[in-house]
Amino acid sequence: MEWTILGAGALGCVMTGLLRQRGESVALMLSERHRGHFHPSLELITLTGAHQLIQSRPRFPEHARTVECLLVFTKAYQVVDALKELRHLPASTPIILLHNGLGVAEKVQALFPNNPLLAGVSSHGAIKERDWLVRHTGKGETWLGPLNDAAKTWSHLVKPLEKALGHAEWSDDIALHQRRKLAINAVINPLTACNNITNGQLLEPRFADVLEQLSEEVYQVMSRLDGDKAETQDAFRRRLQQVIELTSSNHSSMHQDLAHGRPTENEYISGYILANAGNQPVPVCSQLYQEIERKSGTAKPAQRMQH
Ligand SMILES: NC(=O)C1=CN([C@@H]2O[C@H](COP(=O)(O)OP(=O)(O)OC[C@H]3O[C@@H](n4cnc5c(N)ncnc54)[C@H](OP(=O)(O)O)[C@@H]3O)[C@@H](O)[C@H]2O)C=CC1
Ligand SMILES: CC(C)(CO)C(=O)C(=O)O
Repeated sequence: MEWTILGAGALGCVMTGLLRQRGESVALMLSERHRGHFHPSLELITLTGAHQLIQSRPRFPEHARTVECLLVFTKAYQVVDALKELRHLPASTPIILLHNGLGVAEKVQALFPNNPLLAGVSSHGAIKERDWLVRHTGKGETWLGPLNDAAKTWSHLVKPLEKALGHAEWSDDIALHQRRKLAINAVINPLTACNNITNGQLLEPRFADVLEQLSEEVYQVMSRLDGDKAETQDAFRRRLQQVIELTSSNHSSMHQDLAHGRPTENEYISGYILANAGNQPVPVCSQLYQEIERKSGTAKPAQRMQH
């Protein structure tokens, strides 16, 4: 089987490299700006600093009917537009969404009602140094699971992924993994982006109060969505602390997007908390959401949620 990666950015190219290193066949579905250009091999800088040339097959939307398995690595706000271009995708082709944030899968399900729809949650780290040069910055876990009934028979996909990525596991409740990741992102990303700090600086005493207030708001909203599967607040605090420590020298993805004048995933992270807060007050989350929107100026995501 050939994997097709939609989203030849930081994570998509690193995943291409890791899959190719294990002999998997990989095609890269490219955006329009790459059409008509020479496509060099991509260069992967591995965790040990080695440079490796990775061959993959360039593809464009007119090749959609040949796609056997689609891994989607665009930003959350790009997923729907990117998939709309693939209208000839066979109904049997599984679509695996790997973006951060929530609120996109429902739209994809409406666009492709018959395709197996899966989600993936990955804690690998990747940076794009420039087009076709990417750095693998951290090895993490990857979880895959079904978002609709048609996807439930695709658990065999984790085997080759596990070989290539070091860890990959199937979860029948992938939505829970997605919500747990979102809860972490909803605390770290807006705070680091608004304050122009690394993840580790969040542990400085000057951020203790705001970190605690935001964690409380995010925990209350997300634990209500998790119902009887909700973790305790202490478990959430420990998990948050662990991610901050493990990624202490990193700039969060939202910090990087803002710093480079790119659109952010604010709508799908803090926006998701606001959209699901119901009657619960979320003043800190709301202020941070507004501040990120203000700082990113007109560079707004194309699709907006209701809240
Ligand atoms: N980077 C990381 O370490 C991690 C990222 N994530 C999540 O993974 C997702 C991807 O992140 P990241 O790789 O950093 O993002 P990037 O912005 O580096 O990559 C996104 C890629 O999607 C491509 N793209 C956008 N629209 C289209 C389209 N219509 N057709 C084809 N390609 C398109 C862009 O192409 P082009 O620029 O060529 O036009 C870009 O290369 C995000 O949701 C992020 O939050 C999760 C864990 C870790
Ligand atoms: C875990 C964290 C916060 C690491 O920086 C991340 O996922 C992100 O930056 O989006």
